[in-house]
Amino acid sequence: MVLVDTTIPEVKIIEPRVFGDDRGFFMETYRQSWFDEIVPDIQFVQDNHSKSVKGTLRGLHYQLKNPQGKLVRVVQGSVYDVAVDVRKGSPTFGQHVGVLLDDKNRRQLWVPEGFAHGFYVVSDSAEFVYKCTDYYAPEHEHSILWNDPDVGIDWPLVDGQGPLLSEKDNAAALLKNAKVFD
Ligand SMILES: Cc1cn([C@H]2C[C@H](O)[C@@H](COP(=O)(O)OP(=O)(O)O[C@H]3O[C@H](C)C(=O)[C@H](O)[C@H]3O)O2)c(=O)[nH]c1=O
Repeated sequence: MVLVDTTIPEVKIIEPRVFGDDRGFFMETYRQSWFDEIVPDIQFVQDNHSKSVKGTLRGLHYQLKNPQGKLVRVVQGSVYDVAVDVRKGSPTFGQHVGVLLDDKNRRQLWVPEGFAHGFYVVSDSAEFVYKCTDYYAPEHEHSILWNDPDVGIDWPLVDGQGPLLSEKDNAAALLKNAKVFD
């Protein structure tokens, strides 16, 4: 695999080695040793898998307690994936990384603890799988509004329509009002 830097030092794109042949393809999707150079001694404890229809936007979520680092990828379809720095003391606070993850580039994104995460589905549907460094703790979950002008994410909205959001995401906070990491 090849580790690719982004505009935020802690957020990394992982370009996999994909071995294609006349049967199809093979790729390694995770090695503990990959993270030795990113976050030594990291431990993933939960895997997630979601499927979403075109135009769905899930996010921008983070857990203030039990913060989750996430290694995310798309197994079917195409999404615009975003990580927002919500660490108050960070020089890149409020900045974001956005990257297209799909079943062609087979890229992964490493979203560290301290970041809000979300994605928007640009294909007819998308299946999204990811590893987390801590367990789901809804009582500690917070959300930032997907179109917060202070964050300024240029989501590739399809057909110029607004995204399909959960009630929770529709009611998310603006970053300036949100509880963030000290
Ligand atoms: C996240 C999660 C959810 N659930 C249950 C709770 C709800 O009954 C149902 C849907 O949950 P929610 O609407 O929060 O799912 P997403 O909107 O995909 O949430 C995720 O969205 C963005 C992309 C993230 O990065 C987070 O991993 C996560 O917040 O699954 C669980 O049982 N375990 C879990 O880890």
